[in-house]
Amino acid sequence: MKVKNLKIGSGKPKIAVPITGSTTDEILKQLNLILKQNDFDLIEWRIDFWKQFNDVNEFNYVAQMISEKLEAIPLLITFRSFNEGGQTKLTEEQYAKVIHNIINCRVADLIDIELMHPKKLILPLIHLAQNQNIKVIQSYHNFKITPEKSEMLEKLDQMQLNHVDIAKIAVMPHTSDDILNLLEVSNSFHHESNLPLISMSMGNLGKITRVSGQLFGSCITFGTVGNSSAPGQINCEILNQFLNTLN
Ligand SMILES: O=C1C[C@@](O)(C(=O)O)C[C@@H](O)[C@@H]1O
Repeated sequence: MKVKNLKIGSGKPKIAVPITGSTTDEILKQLNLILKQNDFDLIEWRIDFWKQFNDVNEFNYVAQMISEKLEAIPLLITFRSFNEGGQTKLTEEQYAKVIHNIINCRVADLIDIELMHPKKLILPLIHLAQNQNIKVIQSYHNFKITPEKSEMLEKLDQMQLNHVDIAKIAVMPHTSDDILNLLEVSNSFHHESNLPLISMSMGNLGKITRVSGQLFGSCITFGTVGNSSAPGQINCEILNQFLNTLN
């Protein structure tokens, strides 16, 4: 799959760096810092960290500014719900409205739409995004445990049935078996499905899954410049060295 000039889904996993600023000023400072680096491929703007995500005018203004600075670098915009590890609690309708605003601002190349919301709310949003040439990443997060393999595969199968562009699963391991389970699910989904996959075990224990995507079928890995957006993320320069070594 190509997003702008970036080929996702083959070769080395691509590195996404999250922006986690809570004010516009922090966001722009973080962006400038990230742009001084060479070791990443795309930016994820986590708008649930930002106090003004609900202000449509400010959102359009900041999104436009970010997009102008990024030029050829793809932009993923994500609102992560509180129940899936995000910063802010919203009702289903509010979540749908935020996703709508992201699609309407027309600067996102990719958007994250969570699997956990009612189908009748998210299916039209998936279609709307895709009609506007925005690639849809459908995601499932579990910050407490690593579910059974069958349950993880079922989540990925649901994403496939929703005809999204990329499936994504992030779970919390407590044992090395949890990590093997996540890797086994990734590996088998990668071999059996054409849908590109992003997968990771979070936390310190899960770090190995953030560097092994090329082997087990995860096409994007999240690395940091400064603040992280989830436990276990590795600094993007170090991450890139790992990926190059394993390539
Ligand atoms: O979903 C993901 C993956 C992630 O949770 C991680 O574990 O790296 C970090 C989030 O910013 C991103 O939206």
